[in-house]
Amino acid sequence: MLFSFLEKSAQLYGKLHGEVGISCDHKRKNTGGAWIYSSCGRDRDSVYLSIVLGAEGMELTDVLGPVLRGWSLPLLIFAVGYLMVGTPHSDIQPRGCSLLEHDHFVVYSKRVVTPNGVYPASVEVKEGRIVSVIRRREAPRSGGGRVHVLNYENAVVMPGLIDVHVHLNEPGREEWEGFRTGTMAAAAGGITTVIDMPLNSFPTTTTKEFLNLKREAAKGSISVDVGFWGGLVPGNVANLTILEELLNSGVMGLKSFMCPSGINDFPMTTASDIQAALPVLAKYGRPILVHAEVVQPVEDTPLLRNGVGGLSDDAKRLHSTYLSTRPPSWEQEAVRQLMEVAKDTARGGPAEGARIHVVHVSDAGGALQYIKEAKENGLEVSVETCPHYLAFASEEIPQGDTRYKCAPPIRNASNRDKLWEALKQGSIDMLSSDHSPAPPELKEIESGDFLKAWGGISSLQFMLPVTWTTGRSHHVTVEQIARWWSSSPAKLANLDRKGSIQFGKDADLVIWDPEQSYVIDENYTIYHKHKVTPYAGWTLSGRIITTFVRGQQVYSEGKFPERQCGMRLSAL
Ligand SMILES: NC(=O)NC(NC(N)=O)C(=O)[O-]
Ligand SMILES: [Zn+2]
Ligand SMILES: [Zn+2]
Repeated sequence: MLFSFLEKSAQLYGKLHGEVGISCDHKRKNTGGAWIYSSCGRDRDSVYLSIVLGAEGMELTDVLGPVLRGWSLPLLIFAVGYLMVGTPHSDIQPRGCSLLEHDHFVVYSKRVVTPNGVYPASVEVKEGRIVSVIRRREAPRSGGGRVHVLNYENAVVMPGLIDVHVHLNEPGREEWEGFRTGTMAAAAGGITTVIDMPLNSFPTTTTKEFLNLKREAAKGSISVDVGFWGGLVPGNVANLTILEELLNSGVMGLKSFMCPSGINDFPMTTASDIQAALPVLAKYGRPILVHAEVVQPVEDTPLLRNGVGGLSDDAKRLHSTYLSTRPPSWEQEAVRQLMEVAKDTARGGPAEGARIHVVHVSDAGGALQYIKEAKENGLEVSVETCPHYLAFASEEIPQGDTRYKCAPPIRNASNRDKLWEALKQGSIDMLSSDHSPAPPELKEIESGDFLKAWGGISSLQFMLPVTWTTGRSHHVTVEQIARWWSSSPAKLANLDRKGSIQFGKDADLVIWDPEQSYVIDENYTIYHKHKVTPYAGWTLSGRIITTFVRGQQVYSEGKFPERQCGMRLSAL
């Protein structure tokens, strides 16, 4: 108990003083009724709660007397606070939830990615939280009553990825994906939090009751933490009470489509529907995510002239035929309308406190330009793109290969390069998977018909290695990856406890080896429900070694714990 409060006090002191964290190494020696406690401290620059001597039955003030270097007052305050609210803990994880039995341990590596840079450090984890991050050239020693140390040497230790755009499709379309398989794939890919989209489950998450069905379906079957976006549809825009109930039930924000979604019970909304919902979102401080495409006249093409019936089978098997049905002008017009509406989010505007987030941007031209200008004008807007827009080019998509079909479509190589530039310059804020799988029959794998196939790419498990593999030729760093995949998404979803390796945050970590490569072939285990993915056959760099969610080791070298103990997150 005394150990714990001294330690907590030291850590809180560190936090207040902007330290990366303070570690405490327990050394308790019982010498016939007397005891010795040492030492909380930081490497190198000397802040140490050095040695406290005591005897059984000693008063608190006697104990704090010998504390060195001006720590006494803050320590006393925090110690008293701790004694009032703190609880003793054991060093054992809840059974079956983790591959590691300890719940107090240190992760060490030469490459820890923190908000202050990448450096050799030990990250101390206790009861699911990061309690210290200490720069040190060598790993601390383990054993002999000391805290358990996991030394990952040269591997990269990074905050777990937060994927804000995942269609898990349960309940109702479990045959497409599911909480169990989807979150196993996430854990195996170093993703520690996913936010589930309100479609393509059945029912879609558009009311409080439907959210409860989702939460029930996820119970006990998620390997990582899962939050939920609610759906904004004309039905709940027309009845703001339903919308408020949904927000009051803990959805992280809302999602809507400005074009048909492909799912009947998720009808599209207009820019004015979105505008009507913004003040409600502002009240709750939550974002609206928008699939920004509006149906626009397309150029004169054989498809337009003759209809689908007039096309040859070969033409239907061309990605270029599909591409011509969804030109960049669809994205541009939608974003233009949205950025008009986003003016309400300005300071003093009717929706100050809300945020408009454009999902999966594909057009690197006009659509991004509108978003850039809106940001320059101080509006609360952000945008994501997905690795498939950065990895593939439309002209390279093989005939009949509908695994690449998604909306908006993958565009040409020059557009892809511009997306990379925008991401690196910061005009694109973050990445997401838009994992939207469907059974092979719906993907029309046999016929290869791009016009009939389901639009959606299956890729959740590969997000980190794909970003790294494709990013290398663009000189991407692990710090950029941590920003695009962890800290920016955490901000979007208001996940204050997640998204970085820092004192007090959830111990959500991915440990991976950027130098190792492997092939996605039949020997490689894919945990998605369906193995159909455009990354099949790729050689990927970056092997995920292990993943921790709130200090629980949920994946290690192909193994998972007996139980799936991910938490269902709530915005409340
Ligand atoms: N209903 C969907 O899952 N649609 C998804 N489909 C894609 N991206 O092709 C999406 O996010 O728009
Ligand atoms: Zn979409
Ligand atoms: Zn989607």
